[in-house]
Amino acid sequence: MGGTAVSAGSQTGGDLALALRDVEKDYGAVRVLEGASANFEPLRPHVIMGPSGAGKTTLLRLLAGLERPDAGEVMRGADVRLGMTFQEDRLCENLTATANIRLPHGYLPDELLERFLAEERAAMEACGLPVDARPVRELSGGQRRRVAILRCVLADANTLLFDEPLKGMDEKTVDAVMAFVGPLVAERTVLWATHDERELAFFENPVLWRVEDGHVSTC
Ligand SMILES: Nc1ncnc2c1ncn2[C@@H]1O[C@H](COP(=O)(O)OP(=O)(O)OP(=O)(O)O)[C@@H](O)[C@H]1O
Repeated sequence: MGGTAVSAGSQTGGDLALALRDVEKDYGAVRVLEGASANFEPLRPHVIMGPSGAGKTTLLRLLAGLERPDAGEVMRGADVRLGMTFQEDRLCENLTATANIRLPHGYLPDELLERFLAEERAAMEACGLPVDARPVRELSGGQRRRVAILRCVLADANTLLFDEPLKGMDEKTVDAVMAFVGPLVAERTVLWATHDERELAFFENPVLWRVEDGHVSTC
């Protein structure tokens, strides 16, 4: 592992993507993680499974810096740029799908904006999303999930955290989304929490992790 661990949520140099060392995380009286250690190798897909309530979301939130560990260290490589999808869509309800997907980019000068809009339109069509002027509050649940996924994969991020991204989508839509998303995430570090073992097949050479009884381990 490259880099030097400094403190919880610290950034380190070298080839480290994301890692935990001896992490403990409690919510009140509920101990979620206890002495959890893991090194998520960069530029690989990591599929994270485990029973409901075992701590998969908590693990992703710790790695993203959205939660702090009660003990131990969470480490991120200095060059890590994070993107994330949450179990909830977390969209701006009054904006269109395209405006939501473009959000992480902020201001883009004309030439870049034009290129991005073309890329975005192609992505939406590939995933079966209508390109129109409706605010996302008028979209279906499955359409909203796809907007959240595209916002994540089209962001300028090299490390992507997905929390049950395909939940609630029908099989045909999942196939279309993954046919588009698979190649896009192949060159990045991916952490993918799911309850569905079939999703392993979407990745080449994935590392399978299990979160259970406070620990994070490879299977
Ligand atoms: N903000 C919070 N406040 C209190 N307890 C929480 C909070 N977030 C999570 N928990 C508790 O922490 C435990 C782990 O929750 P978490 O959402 O990480 O599990 P999970 O493995 O992602 O579950 P699922 O597969 O059902 O999404 C659960 O017991 C949950 O009730």
